[in-house]
Amino acid sequence: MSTEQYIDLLLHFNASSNLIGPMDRKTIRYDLIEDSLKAAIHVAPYGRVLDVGSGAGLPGLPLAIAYPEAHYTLVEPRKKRTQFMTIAAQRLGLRERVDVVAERIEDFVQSPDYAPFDWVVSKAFEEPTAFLKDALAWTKSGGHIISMISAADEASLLELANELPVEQVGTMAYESSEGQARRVITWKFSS
Ligand SMILES: C[S@@+](CC[C@H](N)C(=O)[O-])C[C@H]1O[C@@H](n2cnc3c(N)ncnc32)[C@H](O)[C@@H]1O
Repeated sequence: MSTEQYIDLLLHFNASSNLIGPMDRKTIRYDLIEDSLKAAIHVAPYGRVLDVGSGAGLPGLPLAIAYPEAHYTLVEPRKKRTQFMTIAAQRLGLRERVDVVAERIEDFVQSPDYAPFDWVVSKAFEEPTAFLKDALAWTKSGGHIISMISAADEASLLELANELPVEQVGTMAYESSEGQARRVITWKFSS
């Protein structure tokens, strides 16, 4: 099980299902895999992890490969994407600790088995301020929320955070392969 095997699967299924748009291996490695792993820069995934709007498994599957001690729930309503994630989790030997949920998050959190998570992340799912507010409802008290955002959204997110029961654990600045300024901000939910 390795991120290179996951890239093989992405490239193979992308040819027929257009999961991630046209991308070569080098760009996938940098902008999808390494980018996903940056979510763990301040606090590594632990306990029960939620990735909302996972798409083709980003950032959840690279994290599940790199941090095997956690259990991952990947929520994504689109069928082609959940089918791909299910196949990828199987082929990568991750089935025991990765659940793929083919639902919208609003529906999933109404299900009887649902309980808040320890570590919650999403990438490109909703506006960063909306995600931070929503994620509070999906995170256990004392748990962590990871915002993966463009630098342009940082100021409004920090302003909102002043009004919410979160402490900033850390911020990391980096650039995408095309030079876009990006941030990973880790929050601790301190209700
Ligand atoms: C722009 S994609 C990002 C996918 C992936 N996180 C990535 O970074 O490549 C946003 C994803 O959120 C999913 N999504 C949209 N509404 C959703 C909802 N209500 N609950 C969960 N996922 C949702 C979409 O189907 C889509 O796959």
